[in-house]
Amino acid sequence: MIDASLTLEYRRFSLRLRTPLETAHRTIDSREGFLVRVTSTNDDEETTGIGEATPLPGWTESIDDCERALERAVRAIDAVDDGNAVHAAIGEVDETSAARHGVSLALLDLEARRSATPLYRQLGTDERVARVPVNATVGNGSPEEAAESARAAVDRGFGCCKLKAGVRSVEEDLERVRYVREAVGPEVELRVDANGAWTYEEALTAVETFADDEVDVDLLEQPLPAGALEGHAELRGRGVAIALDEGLLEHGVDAIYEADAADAVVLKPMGIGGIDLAGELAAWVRELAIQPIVTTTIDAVVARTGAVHLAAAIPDVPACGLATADMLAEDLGRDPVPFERGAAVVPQAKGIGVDGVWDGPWRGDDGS
Ligand SMILES: O=C(O)CCC(=O)c1ccccc1C(=O)O
Ligand SMILES: [Mg+2]
Repeated sequence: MIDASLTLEYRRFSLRLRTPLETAHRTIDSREGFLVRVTSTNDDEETTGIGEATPLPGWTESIDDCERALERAVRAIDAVDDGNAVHAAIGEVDETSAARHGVSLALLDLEARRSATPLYRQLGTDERVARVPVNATVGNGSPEEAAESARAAVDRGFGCCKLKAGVRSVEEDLERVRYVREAVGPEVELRVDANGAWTYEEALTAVETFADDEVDVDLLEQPLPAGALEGHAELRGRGVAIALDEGLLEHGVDAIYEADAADAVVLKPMGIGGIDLAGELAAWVRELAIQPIVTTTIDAVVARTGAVHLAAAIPDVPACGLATADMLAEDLGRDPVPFERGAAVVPQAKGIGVDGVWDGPWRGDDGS
């Protein structure tokens, strides 16, 4: 376990998106967050672990609340001089999911590095996992833009595309999906994420269209607002799987299961409070025959790679929303995760497998 001399530090960063991601709630055009580092000294041997806290209001606390929580965790670790330091630090970030994500990931990375194990194995998988299936993410552009972007993704090897929806009218969204199906052909799996934008009537029309063989959408994510459980339950069983994202954070697994409201749930480690907690949720929903899908919140390289490890630790994981690196115009360091034929290649180095990010330089790809 972790020893007495543990220190925690954090550093703020800000990264621009290449193109803003419009969602029905808001437009994401940059990502501000904190890199988190834990250092443990044991018989003069120093080991570090790295984590990332990148809040996204709507899914997590605000950036200010995140920073305050991290500051409390730093002070708690300094004040405790025995084996309870980890417990004390986690206690300070328990109510702030992004801060907890950052601290817990740094601690997990530290432990995995010390046992010379890739992080996903530290999460409880015995087997070597080489790759995890992923979806491409297609933004809320026009029908032509959506078709173009989906086609480009398929040309790069993606076998599953998730289209964002809910910014335009439902009629236009259905048109976009038809365009995309035509552009990618019948083999590609399509998903649609409306981010809670639709009324029940609109969602029902969408489901009926998506169930049509010509359109063939596999999965519809959060068609109705987060509060609606009964409505989502009513939309199930009509030929399109229903996934809850915002609804999971609002209601939790038990209420979703009792209401029979989802075929799948979206696990965003940043919103859940860490890949450890997200992994527990994944195991639990699998017991209930609900599929866990892991996605990022458009995070920087540390959190994104942590999410890849989480997905690798889930048996038979369906395609996950992990291919979001290209949405950023700049990043904190070298990305250790290549994508090949619609899958993320899982890092096999010890820990998360992200090196050299703490000291920067944190540069944009345009040299800024
Ligand atoms: O799942 C994906 O393909 C990418 C992640 C994504 O869509 C997303 C990213 C940031 C905030 C919210 C969401 C979402 O799933 O609603
Ligand atoms: Mg979603």
